[in-house]
Amino acid sequence: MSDSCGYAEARRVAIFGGTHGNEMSGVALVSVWTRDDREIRRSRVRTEPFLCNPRAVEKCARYIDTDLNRAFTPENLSMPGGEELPYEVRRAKEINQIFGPKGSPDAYDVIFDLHNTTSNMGSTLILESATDHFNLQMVHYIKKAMAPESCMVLLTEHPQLKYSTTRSVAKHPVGLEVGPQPQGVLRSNIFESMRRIVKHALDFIEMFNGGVEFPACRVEVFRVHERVDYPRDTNGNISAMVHPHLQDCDWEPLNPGDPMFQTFDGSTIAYQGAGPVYPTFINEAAYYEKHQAFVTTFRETLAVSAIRKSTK
Ligand SMILES: CC(=O)N[C@@H](CC(=O)O)C(=O)O
Ligand SMILES: [Zn+2]
Repeated sequence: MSDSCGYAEARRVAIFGGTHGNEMSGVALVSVWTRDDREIRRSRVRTEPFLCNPRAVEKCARYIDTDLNRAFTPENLSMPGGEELPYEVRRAKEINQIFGPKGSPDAYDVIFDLHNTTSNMGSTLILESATDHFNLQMVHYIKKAMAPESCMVLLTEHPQLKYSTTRSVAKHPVGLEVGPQPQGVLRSNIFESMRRIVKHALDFIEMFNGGVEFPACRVEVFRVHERVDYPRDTNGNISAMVHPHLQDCDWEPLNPGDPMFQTFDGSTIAYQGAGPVYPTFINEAAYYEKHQAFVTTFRETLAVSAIRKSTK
């Protein structure tokens, strides 16, 4: 059999929590694993828990000066350092030094970045590339291991909408987004789902490093299509809310003519696209400042190559 892709062993892995200081599952898990790492230890992998934005965690805020999960741009990372830089830009440069440099052979193999959402997305894995077959095989493994609980895959690869994440310093970046959970709140069910995903992910890497070959497969993903803002008045203030028929319906098809927003005087604004889309991040609290009510996606099935450990 040919057609299988070789990937280097993934020996250096990091688990990031507190990239956003008010998303509590990742903050709590990193703190648990920093005190006792037996649960995340595997014989063929070195896994480091890491708190990304300790000042934001202390304030229980998303960020201090600017969103850390947008800060890993080439411009920021190559900027000469200095006290006058926004806190998160300084922090991005530090994280890039420890776990990167981004895009270099020295970068960590895999970074899991733990996030929570106020949206009803359930467990979601976020990938940034449709051609990283190592990551696609890993999410296929995790989805099977999590069943019957669902685990969706959001693909953020997009010419305009992709953003420069904290995890992007790794060769294989993986976002975990679990909700619904309010900001600043811990919910045990959300915490446990996140913990299970990390466990399965580390088991996959351990097996891969041990020489297990993973056969070709197919994986369902939701590819980011568009950001949709709230309707606004002439002063730029929000003039409508997510419609009750759309609220909490992440990953369900939104068809042309379906209700999308409800104005303060009770009228309905319908979706007017050409065909069905799959909205997600519906009414995410952190996205009001980003002028985003939800993101639309298209559902696709990706063909994933067989993978095996490359022998160099
Ligand atoms: C709610 C939230 O923070 N979501 C993350 C998604 C991601 O990590 O790609 C963000 O916007 O940075
Ligand atoms: Zn987040």
